[in-house]
Amino acid sequence: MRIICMGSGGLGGFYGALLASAGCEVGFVARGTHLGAMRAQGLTIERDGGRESLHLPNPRVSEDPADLGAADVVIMGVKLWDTPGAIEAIRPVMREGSCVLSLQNGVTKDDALREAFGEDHVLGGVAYVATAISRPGVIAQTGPMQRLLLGARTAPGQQMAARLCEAATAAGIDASLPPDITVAIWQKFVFLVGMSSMTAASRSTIGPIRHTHASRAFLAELFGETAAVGRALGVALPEHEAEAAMQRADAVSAAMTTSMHHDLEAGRRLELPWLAGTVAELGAKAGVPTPCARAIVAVLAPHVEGRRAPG
Ligand SMILES: NC(=O)C1=CN([C@@H]2O[C@H](COP(=O)(O)OP(=O)(O)OC[C@H]3O[C@@H](n4cnc5c(N)ncnc54)[C@H](OP(=O)(O)O)[C@@H]3O)[C@@H](O)[C@H]2O)C=CC1
Ligand SMILES: CC(C)(CO)C(=O)C(=O)O
Repeated sequence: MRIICMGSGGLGGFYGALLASAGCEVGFVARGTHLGAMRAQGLTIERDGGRESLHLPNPRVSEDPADLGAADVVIMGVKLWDTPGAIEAIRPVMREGSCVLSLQNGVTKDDALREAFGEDHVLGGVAYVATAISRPGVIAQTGPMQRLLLGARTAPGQQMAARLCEAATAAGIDASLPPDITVAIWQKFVFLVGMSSMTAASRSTIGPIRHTHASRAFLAELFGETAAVGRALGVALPEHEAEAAMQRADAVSAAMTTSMHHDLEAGRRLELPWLAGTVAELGAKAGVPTPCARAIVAVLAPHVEGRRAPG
């Protein structure tokens, strides 16, 4: 299977490396120092605190997807603000049967892909994994989780999702095809909006948040608001989705945090507009009150573009 990772950071580089190690023909699109390091030293995935690693000595890597030939599947692995540029960049590698799979976070991530390539060419996907570029050419995974949910809204897409699921399983990824990928995308959204909002706004890992009465109650309200917005938009979320999200938050390690919290601490740009920001926006359209999501948007607004010069 020919796969191109559009963006080879925490997400694209990780899944791409695993798929390449299992025999898929993977091309990696990267830029800057990460691209230079991948060319010079290859791509390394470090797991279990560096005790285990996977090394691709000569990955096929380029700044331009067109150099990497045609793809069966393009994995969209750039941050959400980079999607418009990435769409234009991958046009030359898309063929009649090609599909693009966004494993980015959020529930609006596939809209621009459908507009650009058409419904038959868009797979739905959810990634439960915690990875980041730890230094150029090296991606570190925190914890063992590497779950991938795949699907599509049309028959050709569903066939490609099944092929990719098979390849991912062969690569040791915990991959599956849920009955409704839209519901699966929203289920992660419900969980992630609460988790990312609270860990970033309180600059804390989940442990103290879930054990402090007021912050736990706010987290529960965020789960509830997000699920209510999804239901108002016609997504068939289970009745107790908010409670299920809290159970998941109770089950993770107390030291767990989210990529948005990491981005905030590092002074990087935030994906807030695609997370709590989207809940507030969609809630306003659907007539669902979202006071907690709106509060998070206001609290984090000064940081959304990353660290600015003083003043
Ligand atoms: N990492 C994770 O554990 C998870 C991430 N996600 C989601 O996946 C998405 C990607 O996140 P993540 O992988 O962590 O982000 P990273 O910043 O680690 O990786 C994105 C990479 O893509 C590069 N990039 C962006 N645009 C281009 C371009 N036009 N050409 C070449 N390279 C490009 C970036 O370069 P540069 O740094 O120069 O911008 C960066 O190296 C986000 O939406 C995130 O929410 C979802 C689940 C888990
Ligand atoms: C919560 C987590 C780690 C799950 O994959 C995530 O997606 C994120 O922090 O962005």
